[in-house]
Amino acid sequence: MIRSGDTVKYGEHELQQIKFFNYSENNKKSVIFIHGGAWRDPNNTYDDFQEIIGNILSRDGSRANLIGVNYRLSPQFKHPSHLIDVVTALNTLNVHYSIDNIILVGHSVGATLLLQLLNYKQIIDLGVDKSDPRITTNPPASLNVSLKDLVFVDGIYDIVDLIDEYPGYALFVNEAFNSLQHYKDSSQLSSTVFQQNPLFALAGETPRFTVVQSLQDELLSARQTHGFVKFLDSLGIVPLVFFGNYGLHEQVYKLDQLANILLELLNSTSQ
Ligand SMILES: N[C@@H](CC(=O)c1ccccc1NC=O)C(=O)O
Repeated sequence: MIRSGDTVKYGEHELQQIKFFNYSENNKKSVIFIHGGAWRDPNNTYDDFQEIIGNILSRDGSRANLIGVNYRLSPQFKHPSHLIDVVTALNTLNVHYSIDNIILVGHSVGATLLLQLLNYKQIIDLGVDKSDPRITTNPPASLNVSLKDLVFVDGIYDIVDLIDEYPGYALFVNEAFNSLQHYKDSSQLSSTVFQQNPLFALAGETPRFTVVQSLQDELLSARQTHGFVKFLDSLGIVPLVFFGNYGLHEQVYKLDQLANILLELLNSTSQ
């Protein structure tokens, strides 16, 4: 029996862990948070969302499950290990805890992982380097959750363009990926594989897209988000877009403005 505050493991590694900040089997909706940290920073964990979760709970958000997911980090583990972990965690939540009707929130590379989720099979298959023992080669069978809402917060969506804007970021990109081709093929925005028909491969109806970008983010300008919105537009997807003074890169996921957006989504999703 899961109680609020409990953590469960979805794999052998210590970071393959899920935290139930708030949980009741009567809750119909779930908000699941995926942290950032450039695929490598151990200071970024599901506890990044402690503040915003407290905020949501203090404003009648307790009717929703509020869950955080940790995942294995680079350089020990390379792409697509992070994505395999997120898919495995979501499947664990669905199969063992009947979690469905999900609002998924990703910050920074957590937003990268949300986008990759939409074509996770192809991206895992393209990314698995059979010769690299650090990459687990047992990709999950299928992603059997219904994603109602995807909330992208100050995300990275096109790593090729990121390096063009911030050459110094190659330092952490090269810890998570083996080559240019490896990170080129990790995103629908930069891979030629998806150019033809980057249709999202998830079963069921297309989730609602919400894209948030702080104009005070000192690590990522709005260029990534503009490119992402343009890409969605090219697919006929019109996201809810929020540009505003939402604080620095490591503040945006703590602030009231994001809590307000999530509460709006919670109150508007169908049962
Ligand atoms: N604290 C991270 C840096 C980081 O998280 C980051 C830096 C620039 C742009 C995006 C970042 N994070 C994305 O998840 C590190 O030390 O690698």
